[in-house]
Amino acid sequence: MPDIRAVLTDIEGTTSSIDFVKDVLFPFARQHLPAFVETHADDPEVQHWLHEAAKDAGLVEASRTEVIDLLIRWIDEDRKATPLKALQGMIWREGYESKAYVSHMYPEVAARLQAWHDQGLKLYVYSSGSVPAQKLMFGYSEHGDLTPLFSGYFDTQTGHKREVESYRRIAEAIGLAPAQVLFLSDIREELDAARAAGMHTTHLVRPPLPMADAGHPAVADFNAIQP
Ligand SMILES: CSCCC(=O)C(=O)COP(=O)(O)O
Ligand SMILES: [Mg+2]
Repeated sequence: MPDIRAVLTDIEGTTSSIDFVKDVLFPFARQHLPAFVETHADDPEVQHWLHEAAKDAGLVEASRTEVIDLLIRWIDEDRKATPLKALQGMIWREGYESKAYVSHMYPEVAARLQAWHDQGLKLYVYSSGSVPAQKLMFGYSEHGDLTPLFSGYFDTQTGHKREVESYRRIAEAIGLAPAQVLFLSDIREELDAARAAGMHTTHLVRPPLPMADAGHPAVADFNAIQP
């Protein structure tokens, strides 16, 4: 029997629906990004991420309008670029705080996270969304504030989700051997990378997607997982 001490979970397609991200969060960020950048132009953190976005795109001395256009294009392309994710998180905060939306969680997720927490497992998140965006997602969920259940959060500042080294870094950061961690995701390449690092893996195939064999144990929901 594997000695699992921690569950590391993806968000989009795993705890929460892709539709919520694509139909609610992304359009909100797209709509509010131009005004957000203009009104926060003096904020050093915003300036830093605008600069990083321009640098990633190879834009030299780009105007603010050019960087805004770039970021909107990245939203439309669902680019997992760290500067975009950081800025999206700041914009989404305004949506959560103004009650424009609450985050979607699949119906069994909150109860299973609570049960795993209560049985002594440590819970962690690893998402392409920024750590502040992850905390908002679990803090303003349909099932209330789930952040007390989590021991830590990781985003692309730790490394990209399809890279083996990212999972080694996460195991080291949480002080466990990779074999003591169960990683949950809907994306095969992420599961492959986690397994190559030595983690256990479970593939979430949320209905109505047909159950597919991606080479990892596959389940339709968290009720079928027994860490
Ligand atoms: C918590 S942020 C909202 C989702 C998001 O921006 C994203 O890129 C989700 O990526 P994931 O790695 O959770 O599939
Ligand atoms: Mg996902």
